[in-house]
Amino acid sequence: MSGALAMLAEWLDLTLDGELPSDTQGRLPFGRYVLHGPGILELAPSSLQPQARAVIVSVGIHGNETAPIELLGEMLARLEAGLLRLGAPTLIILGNLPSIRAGQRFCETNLNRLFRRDQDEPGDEPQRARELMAAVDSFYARHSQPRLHYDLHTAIRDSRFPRFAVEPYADNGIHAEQWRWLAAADIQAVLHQHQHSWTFSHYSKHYYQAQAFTLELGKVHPFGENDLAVLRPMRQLLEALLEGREPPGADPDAMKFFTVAHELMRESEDFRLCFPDDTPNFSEFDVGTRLACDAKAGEFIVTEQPLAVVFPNAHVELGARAALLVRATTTPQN
Ligand SMILES: O=C(O)CCC(=O)N[C@@H](CCC(=O)O)C(=O)O
Ligand SMILES: [Zn+2]
Repeated sequence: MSGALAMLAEWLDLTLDGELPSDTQGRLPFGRYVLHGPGILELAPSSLQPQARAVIVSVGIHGNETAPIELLGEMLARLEAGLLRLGAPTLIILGNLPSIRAGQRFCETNLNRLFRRDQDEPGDEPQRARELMAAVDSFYARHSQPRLHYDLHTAIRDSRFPRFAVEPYADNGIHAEQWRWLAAADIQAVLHQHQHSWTFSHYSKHYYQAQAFTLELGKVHPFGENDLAVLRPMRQLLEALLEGREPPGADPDAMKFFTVAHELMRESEDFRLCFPDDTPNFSEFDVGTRLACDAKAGEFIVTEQPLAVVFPNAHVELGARAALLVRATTTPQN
């Protein structure tokens, strides 16, 4: 048993070093683990709690977003030490392994735009998206508990709200309990998507009606330079889910809610954003402000009401999203 336990502690390091652990399954203090493939780890509780959800936690979908990987490392160590009592079926996913090793957002193309059932593109990232979709399909097929997926990221820019949730667009709504849990986890804002986005969290929400979010947990930093103390309330939420108990709640009014009004796309090589590169997320621009110039699409100018900018990035691939333009709403959208 001790060999197996030591293996789980090393799973993150071995996986990031490109090695496959010798044991693909073993015992934990309160259950078992099964490795379904590189970076795909299932935790199975010996005693399933009545409140348990079928929980998916994914990290490293973008390789330079290290804080969620370190947060996961803390939780796995606590699980293995017996400080956490596993009580819910849990799938842990380390997303883009080559790009984590390279310390880059992605290697060839953005993995987080490829989670679409009919996606059959060539290349490593499209192939990884297919593997991860199959892992989600299999996990949700084997567990009947209410489905939940948190895909953990960090953002390139500073932000007026350093920790925020992106709620993928889908027909199914979000349960009110999610807003209470996210508020208690110190999420400061929620951004409701207005159309399908083919991200990983969208996959679980759209195809499985899961309660699913992309969670932005601060700014991108190299390994070892993250402040995990500010993520303690988020860790408490994740640990409650792993234990299969009801997470702490807080008043959702503590969070600001936004809805996407427009997606700014890069349509040509000759594309630029008309504001400084280091503009923080959720910065607001008045009516009449020119936000972008594209040789094909022309200028984008704010009309009717002010717009705030989220995830601005002029250097995305052609045809990709260069920014979300958003407006505050008073309440959650569904
Ligand atoms: O800071 C940035 O510009 C990007 C941070 C990031 O990776 N965000 C996710 C959001 C996913 C979503 O829209 O739900 C992404 O761009 O994939
Ligand atoms: Zn990301």
